[in-house]
Amino acid sequence: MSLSRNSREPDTTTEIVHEQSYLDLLYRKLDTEREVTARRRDEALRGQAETPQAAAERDASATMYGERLAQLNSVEQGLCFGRLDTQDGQTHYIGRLGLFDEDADYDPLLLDWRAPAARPFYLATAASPDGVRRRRHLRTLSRTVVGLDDEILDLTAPDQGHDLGLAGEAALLAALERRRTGEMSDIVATIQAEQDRVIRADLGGVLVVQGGPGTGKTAVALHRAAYLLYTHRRQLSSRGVLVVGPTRTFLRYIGQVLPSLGETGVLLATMGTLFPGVTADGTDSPEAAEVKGRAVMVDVLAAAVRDRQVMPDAGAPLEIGVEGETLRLDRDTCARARERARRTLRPHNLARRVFVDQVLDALTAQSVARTESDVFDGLPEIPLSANESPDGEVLDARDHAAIRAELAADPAVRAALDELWPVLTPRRVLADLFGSGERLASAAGDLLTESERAALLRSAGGAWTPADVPLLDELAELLGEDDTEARAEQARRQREERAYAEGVLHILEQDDEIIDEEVVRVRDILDAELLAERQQLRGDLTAAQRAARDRTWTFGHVIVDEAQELSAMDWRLLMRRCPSRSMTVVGDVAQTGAVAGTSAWGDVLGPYVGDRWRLRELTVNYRTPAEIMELAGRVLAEANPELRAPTSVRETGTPPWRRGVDPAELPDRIGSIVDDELAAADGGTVAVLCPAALRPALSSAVHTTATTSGSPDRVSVLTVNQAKGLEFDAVVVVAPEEIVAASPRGYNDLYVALTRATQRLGLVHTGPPLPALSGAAELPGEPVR
Ligand SMILES: Nc1ncnc2c1ncn2[C@@H]1O[C@H](COP(=O)(O)OP(=O)(O)OP(=O)(O)O)[C@@H](O)[C@H]1O
Repeated sequence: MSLSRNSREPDTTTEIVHEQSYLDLLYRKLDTEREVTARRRDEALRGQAETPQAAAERDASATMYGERLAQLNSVEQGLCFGRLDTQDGQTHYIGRLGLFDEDADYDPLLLDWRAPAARPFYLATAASPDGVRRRRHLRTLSRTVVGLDDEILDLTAPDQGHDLGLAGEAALLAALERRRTGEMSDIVATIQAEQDRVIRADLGGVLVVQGGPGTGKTAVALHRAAYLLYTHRRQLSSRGVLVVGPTRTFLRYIGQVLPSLGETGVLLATMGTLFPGVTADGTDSPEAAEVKGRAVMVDVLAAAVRDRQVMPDAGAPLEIGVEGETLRLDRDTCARARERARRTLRPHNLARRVFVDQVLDALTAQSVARTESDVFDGLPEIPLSANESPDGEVLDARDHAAIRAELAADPAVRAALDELWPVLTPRRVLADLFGSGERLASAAGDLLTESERAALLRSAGGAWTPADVPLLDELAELLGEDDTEARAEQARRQREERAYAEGVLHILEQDDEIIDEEVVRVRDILDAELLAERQQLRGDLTAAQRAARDRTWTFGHVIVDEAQELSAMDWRLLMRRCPSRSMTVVGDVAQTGAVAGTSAWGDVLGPYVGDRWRLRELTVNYRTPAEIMELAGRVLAEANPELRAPTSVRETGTPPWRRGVDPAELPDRIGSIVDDELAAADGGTVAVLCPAALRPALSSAVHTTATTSGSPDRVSVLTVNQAKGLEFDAVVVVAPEEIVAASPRGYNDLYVALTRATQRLGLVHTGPPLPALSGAAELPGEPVR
């Protein structure tokens, strides 16, 4: 059953007047809190500190007040959105954060939506009212109450409940019918019971949230992050929370949700950004992406690293010229050194020290023997004295050490060591491996076929791709990080910060001189060292920001959206970032587009947590109207007959349309199609979703039209992959038959495309229409080819 508007407005304006006066009180309270917090932060910033510990405490206070102020500022819009009246006569207001009355024993004036006492607002139903008599949604515009929606939770009241068990229908419907802006909004006022249970699930372990398109998985994932940070702040704020999304466009789309909920301790990232210093903006062929994502790449990379630990050929020792002498390293000596180094089980760059030691020992022995024989060379036989043995050494331990040190510093010896056991970076190993058919053949052995290896070959200097990132991460583990460079970089940054601080003090002092001779000089209370330190503290405000720069950072909780797209190698990287395995995995196996992606959660999680993961399902589609979901359901049946599409919460009365267009005419025709949709969407957003090959031509045609009609910001032309997780008021899917043909998961891709629409869907086919889409209404006068 779908939702129809069922708002029951209170009959008098008295209620609104009453609520307005309460809202005024809340905003007065908010304003006061802001002033007090800003004052305390400023006092903390000005505070003198005699000891480093006092300085650290002062800085921590300043940071805390700063964060609280940001939070107080973020809740300006929609501060209070709900009210609960309980059967025992109490009233609670629910809002974006908690406000308390200091003068009345800290009675709550406003309950934070995440507080346990606020929970019945989301869970109570007429059948199970949980002590609630009435749930009220307040509609506000800035600081003004503009409307109310009441629900009396009483089974005898008319129009209560229906088979979807929705809470706050009228407010929900109003939220769902709002035109899309290109930025996701929070759903804090209208979270539904099945969503609430996911948001408030326990922190520990892996929680999988499986749900069809539009069931609010992304919204729920973000609200869960906010809930966890509120409930487990101490545990999570130092390690931070990581949210992984499919594309940068998607991250921009969701970017405002957490700040609007007052949370900043979350790092939003795509898989492609999780190796600091690498920009993965290249694109792989589907085959290359699939091969790179396979778990077997772990063995291929380990072999590629081993291949870099080279030995001289048997019978052809490496000759090293040192000060006119030739030292020789034969295969056996090198093999023994390699064996010793490998047996340490240390990563390549760290095991190198053992290899180098062994080789230097061997070279030193050779050099010593040579020197000793040289000492006597050409000298007449000198008889031994009574206490000398004929095998006695001429050079003592100190001489040996000196020879060894000279050898270690000798450029020829170093070059030989670099050849045999080079210091390696992940980028160098991967670039060399994918740049050479020979290296690939050696490392992959029987693990990959010839054509799979060929798919991995890339031209020198080519861009990194998102599928390379987990491989680089794996290599970083196999190689071990030599942190000499990082330490030098840190020292350099400290020097820079000190220089900057000196500059700041200089400017402030000039101000002091201009303003007042009598005031305390800034240098009297702050020296450059301290200011530099504070700069650093403030520069690295949140755990999320520090985590973004540090590959080895481990997070307190990891949330993965569109998780069905992740490959086995992606999962390895994420598990490394989350050793506690406190994770929320959000996705839909029916929407898997990547060939390396998943069709069963147990398959990807099993290697890490066995069967110790919990599954929650979301079943109601809040985005896509029933008319469109009916068509999408047929496409899903082609892709995965065993899966069921979620139930739409609403109908629009507008069925999807279809029309055939000659491929040659497509760029000319798409303009007027988009024009029609822009008009029908009435200020909303329009997306043209098409196969990658058509995108450039369609983009330029659509851009011209949209610019002419003055709405370029409302129109996008995207591939299905780029549209993952996004939504638009009107969607036009071009060449659906090509989308289906382009990939083994083509019907899944088409399912994703159809379910991006919140209001209208059109299909433009350039060949015979797919039978699954024949339910769409053929536009009059437009023959379908
Ligand atoms: N309880 C709710 N109240 C209001 N709006 C909601 C609610 N739940 C979901 N929505 C809205 O429904 C739309 C779909 O939500 P979301 O993008 O989170 O779904 P999804 O399951 O991640 O979809 P997909 O898998 O297709 O990307 C969004 O506009 C979201 O704001």
